Amino acid sequence: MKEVVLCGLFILFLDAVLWWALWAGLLLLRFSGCGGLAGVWAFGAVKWIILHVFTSLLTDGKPQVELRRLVALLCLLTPVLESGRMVMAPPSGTYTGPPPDFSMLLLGLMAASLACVVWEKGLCGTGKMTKEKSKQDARRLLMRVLKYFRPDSLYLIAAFSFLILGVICDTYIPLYQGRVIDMLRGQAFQINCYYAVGQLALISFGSALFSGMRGGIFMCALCRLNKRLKHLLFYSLLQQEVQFFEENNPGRLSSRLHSDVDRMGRTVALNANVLVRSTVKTCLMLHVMLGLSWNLTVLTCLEMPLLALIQNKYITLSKELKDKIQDCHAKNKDLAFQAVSGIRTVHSYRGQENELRRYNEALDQLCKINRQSRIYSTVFCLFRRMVSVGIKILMLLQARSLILSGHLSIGSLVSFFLYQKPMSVNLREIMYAYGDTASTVGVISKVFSYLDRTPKCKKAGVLAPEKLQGRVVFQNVTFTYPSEDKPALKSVSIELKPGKMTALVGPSGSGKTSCVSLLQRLYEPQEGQILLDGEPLHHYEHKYLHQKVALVSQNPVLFSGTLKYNIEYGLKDCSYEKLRETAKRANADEYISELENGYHTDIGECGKKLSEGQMQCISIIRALVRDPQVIILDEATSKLDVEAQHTVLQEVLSCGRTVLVVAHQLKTVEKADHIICIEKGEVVEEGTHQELMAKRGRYYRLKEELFSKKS
Ligand SMILES: Nc1ncnc2c1ncn2[C@@H]1O[C@H](COP(=O)(O)OP(=O)(O)OP(=O)(O)O)[C@@H](O)[C@H]1O
Repeated sequence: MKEVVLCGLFILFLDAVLWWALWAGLLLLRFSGCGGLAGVWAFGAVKWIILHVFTSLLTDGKPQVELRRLVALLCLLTPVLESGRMVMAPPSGTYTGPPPDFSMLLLGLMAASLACVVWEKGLCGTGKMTKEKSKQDARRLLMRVLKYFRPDSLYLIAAFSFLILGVICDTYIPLYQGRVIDMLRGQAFQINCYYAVGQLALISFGSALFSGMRGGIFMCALCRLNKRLKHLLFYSLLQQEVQFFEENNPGRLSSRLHSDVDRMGRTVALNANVLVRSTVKTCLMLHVMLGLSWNLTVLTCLEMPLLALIQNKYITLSKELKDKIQDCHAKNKDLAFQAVSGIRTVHSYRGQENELRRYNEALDQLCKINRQSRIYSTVFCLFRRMVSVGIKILMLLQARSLILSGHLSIGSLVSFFLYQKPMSVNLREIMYAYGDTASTVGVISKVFSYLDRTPKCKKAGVLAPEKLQGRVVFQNVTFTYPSEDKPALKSVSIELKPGKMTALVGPSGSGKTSCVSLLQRLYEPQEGQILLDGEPLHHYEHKYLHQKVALVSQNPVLFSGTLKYNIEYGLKDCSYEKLRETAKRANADEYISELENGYHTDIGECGKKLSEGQMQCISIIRALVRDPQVIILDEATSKLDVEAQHTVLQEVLSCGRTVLVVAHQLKTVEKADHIICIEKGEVVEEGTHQELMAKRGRYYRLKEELFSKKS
């Protein structure tokens, strides 16, 4: 690095020497200039060759890319600037080339070095590869967001057209204001004055109208984009396997779905808006400013790379913090949601203090990160102001020398400063929009990572036989939860026969629920397979399987809505008659009909308006209405009265169904045709109740441990 800096300094020195040589030569040969624009370009080309050879000599023929860029910049800077000046503000007399001016030479060398430093350090310097890669990623992500706007192309075309029209009107308002002021001074006829006022009114009206239209249409497009993205994201989330929801907590997912998608669309759309508006304005203003003084314009433009350098650093630092803040917000939401939704448990265990402490800790964490973010923003603001003030001082010094040399009038200087402020604002807006978009990249990439995620489960097959016996066979099934090391089930082989009730018995954590989850295809076993009528479960069509294999759990999950909605949940063609018929069989039609709105009664959030027994009853009807062939009861009748329990079990066992009961009560176990004892993930004993009791083995002892108190 030191070597490059040293070579760079030598190159700058040689460049200055070459300029002095040129000016000395012109003076000695009594030439008034270096031959116009062609001469400037020719000198640039000659200088390039000399500096290139010099750089090669300094670096043993292998000049670093940074040095080559510096040489190119030094040689092109003056010809490009002079050409620009000729186009924007052609001189009144014959153009002879840049005058021998030491301050301008110094300014040129400084500008070139600064641009190189900004480029190398800020834009493609240290950690080039990673930065370049992350930039490419960011670009790819932004392009992808823009692609989602495709269905709204017409809206966007209209919005951007109104935007450009609005900007043009905005830019011309001061011009017409000036004209009206001139008219007011009585320099024109009355009619001309009215005409100018009319023009000003028209252009102001146009500006307001176009700006309003632009804002409205942008908002409209944004709403449509948000709707589309939220739909897609929700769809993608619903496809994920159960493990995904265990790894990503619901608060975070819901935050991604709502605030992050909103932020993503808003940032991209609004920043595109700002970028286009400010760029058009900047170009128009630059045109006028170059006409007034190109030297001062160069100084004004110097502010931008410097600010970009500081902004770049700020973005890198704040991006990480913004991600952390998002996560903290999601965590806070999650904690509050958990406490409020589980308020009964919180009250009954007097957990208020505990919940408050946890919430407070999360708030503290958020506060800490926010404080850090504020510090960064203050330091950034300070540096930005310092750069602006420094540039202003330089401009005043330069303006003084220009006025003294007669190259600039006081009036032009005032006009220049009047343009300079909005110009800086525009440049700042452009950089802010860039920075803001860059800092949203983290959010965008997270949303897209969920959108692109492929569920880690086997694809469902197409089997959907009309007749299903319901014979279930676990063949040497070994299963470990993805987050665990120890297997929950070890080489389990069991059979569930049609028309029979099988009870799974075992101490807590023995693997009963794991068997049920595998049968429901919520997870996939690592070894062995589960067969339904001789076919592996994943060969069956997803919807068919979940219709034919139904689970009724001890704590059923019901959704807000009516009883009808909850019973026919997920079914497309369930008639009202069938629904009532099933409810009758489950002994529930009578009490449902007595409700004010019958089956259309709203059951409140998550069925809070129902008793626990009623909730169990509804979930049993929900399972039965699907005509399942295999039914899993995870202590599903524990909250029902004895008569209702009997009716439900009778109903469940009818039609030759295969019934698997995860038993917690002795009376349920005793009713089973077959009992499977499971312990530490292994089947330890199986048979009928009588057989196992006579054997006096594991089941006998387990029965004593598990059911003696309950029964
Ligand atoms: N989602 C999960 N992620 C990781 N490990 C789990 C998960 N669910 C259960 N386990 C572990 O798997 C083992 C078997 O649990 P399982 O829930 O199948 O037992 P169980 O017999 O149904 O218990 P209980 O009668 O208390 O419901 C236990 O060691 C448990 O800690």
